[in-house]
Amino acid sequence: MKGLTPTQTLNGRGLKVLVIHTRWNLEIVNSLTQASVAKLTSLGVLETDIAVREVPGAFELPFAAMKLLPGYDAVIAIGVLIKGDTMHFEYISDSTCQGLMRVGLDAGIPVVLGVLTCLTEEQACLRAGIGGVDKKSGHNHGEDWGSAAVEMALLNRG
Ligand SMILES: O=c1[nH]c(NC[C@H](O)[C@H](O)[C@H](O)CO)c([N+](=O)[O-])c(=O)[nH]1
Repeated sequence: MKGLTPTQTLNGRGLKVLVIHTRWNLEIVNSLTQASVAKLTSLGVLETDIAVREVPGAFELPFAAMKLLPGYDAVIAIGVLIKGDTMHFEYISDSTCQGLMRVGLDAGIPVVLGVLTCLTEEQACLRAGIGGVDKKSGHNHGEDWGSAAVEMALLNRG
């Protein structure tokens, strides 16, 4: 039931999309980013209209989105948070999600939440299409984020 397929045909040609990803948990982040970019191009967004930038960690995503989004029709902010032994995970997760929502609403530009907040590395791998311990590949959520970016950019254009 997850990642519901859009009802309308999405044509992303002419849209400019910014993808910002973190360097924390980079193997997982790279898989998510690649899937997002592949989905964007499959929906007609030209490769020359897709910009990919990186930041240290998830907490930096809102600031980077705010500074870099002018001129783009949508932003996809990608990061992977994995619960450790402290409360750090909880505070970063909530502040990053709240921050990204605020950036999008303040700017009037759709900011797609591409931040996995996982309790284990395996949960994150499965959601990035990377085989878990039993080699189930799972569904790469990056695909959903690419589709959401095109859909919301078109909605924003009216
Ligand atoms: O993107 C992440 N950043 C993380 N921390 C760094 C944080 O996002 C900032 O980059 C850092 O606090 C500097 O502002 C993580 N953990 O701490 O576990 C994590 O799992 N993922």
